[in-house]
Amino acid sequence: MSENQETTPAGGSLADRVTKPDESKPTDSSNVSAAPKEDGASAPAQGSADLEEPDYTVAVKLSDLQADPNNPLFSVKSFEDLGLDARILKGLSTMNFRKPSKVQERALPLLMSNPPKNLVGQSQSGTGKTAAFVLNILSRLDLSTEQLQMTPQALILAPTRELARQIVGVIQIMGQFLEGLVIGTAVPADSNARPSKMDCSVVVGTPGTVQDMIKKRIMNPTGLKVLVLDEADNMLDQQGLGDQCIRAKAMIPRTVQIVLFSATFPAHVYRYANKFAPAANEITLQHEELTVDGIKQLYMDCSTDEEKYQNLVQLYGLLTVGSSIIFVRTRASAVEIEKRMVAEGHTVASLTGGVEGSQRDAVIDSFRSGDAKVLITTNVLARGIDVSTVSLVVNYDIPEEYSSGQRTNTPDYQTYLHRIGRTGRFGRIGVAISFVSNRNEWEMLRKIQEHFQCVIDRIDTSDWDEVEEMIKKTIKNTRAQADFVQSN
Ligand SMILES: Nc1ncnc2c1ncn2[C@@H]1O[C@H](COP(=O)(O)OP(=O)(O)OP(=O)(O)O)[C@@H](O)[C@H]1O
Repeated sequence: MSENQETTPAGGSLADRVTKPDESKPTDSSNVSAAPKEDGASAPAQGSADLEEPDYTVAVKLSDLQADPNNPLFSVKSFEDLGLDARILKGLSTMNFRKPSKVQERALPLLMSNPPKNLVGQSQSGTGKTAAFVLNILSRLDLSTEQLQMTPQALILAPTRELARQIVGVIQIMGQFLEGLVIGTAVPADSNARPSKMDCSVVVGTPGTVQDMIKKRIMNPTGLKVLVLDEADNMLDQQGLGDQCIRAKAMIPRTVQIVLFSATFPAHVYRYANKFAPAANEITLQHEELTVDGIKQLYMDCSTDEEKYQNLVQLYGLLTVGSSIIFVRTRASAVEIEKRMVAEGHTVASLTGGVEGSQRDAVIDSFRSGDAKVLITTNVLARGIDVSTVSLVVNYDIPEEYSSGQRTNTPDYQTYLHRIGRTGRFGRIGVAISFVSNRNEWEMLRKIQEHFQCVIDRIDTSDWDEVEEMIKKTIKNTRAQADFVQSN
């Protein structure tokens, strides 16, 4: 089983209800580990103005980016032009979403037209795909009676519990002025917890749990109108997850609108995606458009595994300038690095698929809130996670393809892109550093550069003060963004 598959038994759930327009918090928070705070899984978010720089600089910068036709954040239209309900527009305005991004501007008319058509949508990491599918769902919900409010009309499937919970957070905020909106989270429960019934209008969950809930009649699928697969290439490509998605789809009405979104659609999955979502409208990216300009990609030579660790410790001061995610290959090494760093007096946390759900929830929540600033993890968090303060991503191990459980020395290009995409979100600047400690890793890094036609610069570690200054400058220098965007 790969790291980003479900590892705990299916069955947990929680439903949050948006009852009154002025209630921004869920009324049933029994299973919600923290009140919404910031970023995706959370509340009255600052949208993209929640950057570290002063507000006015950010607003100018974002509007500059949104006015550049070559930028993925560009749009000519406003949210009002897209024909959204006034209550939804009000939700967007509390999130400080001023203009749609390119994918939102293009996808929403296709998604919202009637009769509903399927969509396969691709756009770079951090460009607002979540809002695109959530706005379509909110626009299609009929909340006119109590019964409609309590029967699922839309189902969103995501590969991990963290991403599912994050999407719930986005719907809560975006839909906060829709009276009667109830959102259910269908993620694996802790072993001693009992699942509650999915009496809600939107269900967000992981495929295995949702399938299980339908089978056990905890969730009624007969009223579903929209099915979304977020990180669709990953969902359809993976053994296990793919089968679960197919089975879940077989259990719901054939008439549903099927919506697939991801930043990546490798050719073989793309062909399959078209079968899963027949006759779909398509929004795709050219190969050379995949990388995000605001993410500065670097690498560090390390002569041994031990030197990787020492370099990470050296970087610690920088890791805590903003928040950072360190990606490692296995659960065991995540835990080991965490233990070692903590023993040496550093404050770090780890999150892997190997621990129970509630513990995972507590870790990701403290990372979102900024209580934990350095998170060591596996591919389980490579996709979708949106924490705007992440300014540094470290590939402690280069992501690698597996075949029959064996390493192949072939880079996992998609995962590389998704991992580095945890930073540099919606116009922000970020830095991604890959550690290279042997010939295989060096070769994989070379292939990654070739594949994405990008330059990954070497960091000279002979002078750590200089390393620090250079990285800090990249992260903090507000001019860097404009320069970098222009030079690319
Ligand atoms: N129109 C907008 N204006 C301002 N901020 C926005 C807008 N749309 C989305 N955002 C913000 O941009 C960030 C990234 O959005 P989102 O998580 O949906 O990206 P994504 O395209 O799904 O990325 P990934 O491929 O990594 O999953 C979020 O913090 C979101 O709140």
